[in-house]
Amino acid sequence: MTTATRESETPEMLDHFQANGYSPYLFFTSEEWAQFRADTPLTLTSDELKRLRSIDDPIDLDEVRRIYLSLSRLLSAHVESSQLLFQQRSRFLSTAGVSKTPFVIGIAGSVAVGKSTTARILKELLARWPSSPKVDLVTTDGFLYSNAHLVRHNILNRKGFPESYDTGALLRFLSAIKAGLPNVKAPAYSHLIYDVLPNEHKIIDRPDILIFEGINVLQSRDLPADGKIIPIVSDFFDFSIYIDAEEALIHRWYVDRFMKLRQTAFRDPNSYFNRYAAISEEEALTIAEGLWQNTNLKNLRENILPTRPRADLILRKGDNHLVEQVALRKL
Ligand SMILES: Nc1ncnc2c1ncn2[C@@H]1O[C@H](COP(=O)(O)OP(=O)(O)O)[C@@H](O)[C@H]1O
Ligand SMILES: CC(C)(COP(=O)(O)O)[C@@H](O)C(=O)NCCC(=O)O
Repeated sequence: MTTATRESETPEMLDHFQANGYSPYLFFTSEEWAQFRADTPLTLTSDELKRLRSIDDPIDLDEVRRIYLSLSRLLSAHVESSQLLFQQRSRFLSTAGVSKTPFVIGIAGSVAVGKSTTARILKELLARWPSSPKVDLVTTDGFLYSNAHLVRHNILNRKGFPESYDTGALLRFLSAIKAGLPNVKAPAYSHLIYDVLPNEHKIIDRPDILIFEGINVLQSRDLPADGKIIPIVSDFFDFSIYIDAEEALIHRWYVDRFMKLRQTAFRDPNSYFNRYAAISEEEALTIAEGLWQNTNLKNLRENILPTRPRADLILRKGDNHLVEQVALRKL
């Protein structure tokens, strides 16, 4: 039987809460967390995992077993409870014909922290639970304004900051999903061309679970002067996850990935970053450092990390992208 780690043993995660002298989270080491998988079988193969992980993420099947099986078991318990609640409410309200709405999971965290890998692995694992055969994944980059718009407003260097997203479109999308509408369109983004794809979209047709991933998914907005209450993205979430790591590690992962992409994606003549494939290593490092310091780190400090205390679950990664600590909000 595992017990939650004592708060005094987890100083780095507690900095937000110590001021109040209490924490709304239970903390677990990865070993403690791993035991919650119980008898959940590992059905993912190493070939499937290779397909799911991002270029810079060394995740292996041991990590899936240690961290993601327990997580998928916990999430599927939440999904089943919400389906049961839906049935009970339908009986209570005599609304038998109303179809259930998707269970929405938000995944937040810095650029380069590994959100995409986590989201894709969870999608695969959750789809193997009988209660949720249909799982869809949408990333918030599709809701970025086009580069043309960002240039026109002189904010191309603010890509990823709150003002670079069409928040209205994002909220309309989630409202439609949560209203249980069929065939909702999610806009698309290409990291290759570094821009939205205006003529492409993904159709989301009443999945059991929608995973919604992006740096901004736990953000709120300033209240408008007229005092009108506007919904925020996380109002539509049934569960939220924040992927966390020390700033210095994410910095290294960002720069290492940039240097790796130079050998791969940037070589494609269609890549927005194609010019960085040809420059010297030293020059490329300077560019990567600049993008990190002036855009992504700034955004992490100002807009992303402050949302961490809103998450239901925090996965804290250490060196090599391995999760070292898990914090789960007390119900
Ligand atoms: N310039 C790029 N060219 C091609 N792929 C990229 C580029 N930048 C990021 N990616 C890929 O896009 C995905 C999302 O990256 P990012 O938004 O930094 O989030 P995270 O690393 O948390 O998943 C990752 O799979 C990453 O490898
Ligand atoms: C597109 C991103 C903002 C990530 O967006 P997300 O999918 O989290 O909504 C990020 O990958 C990005 O392009 N940042 C701008 C600076 C840079 O080129 O790294």
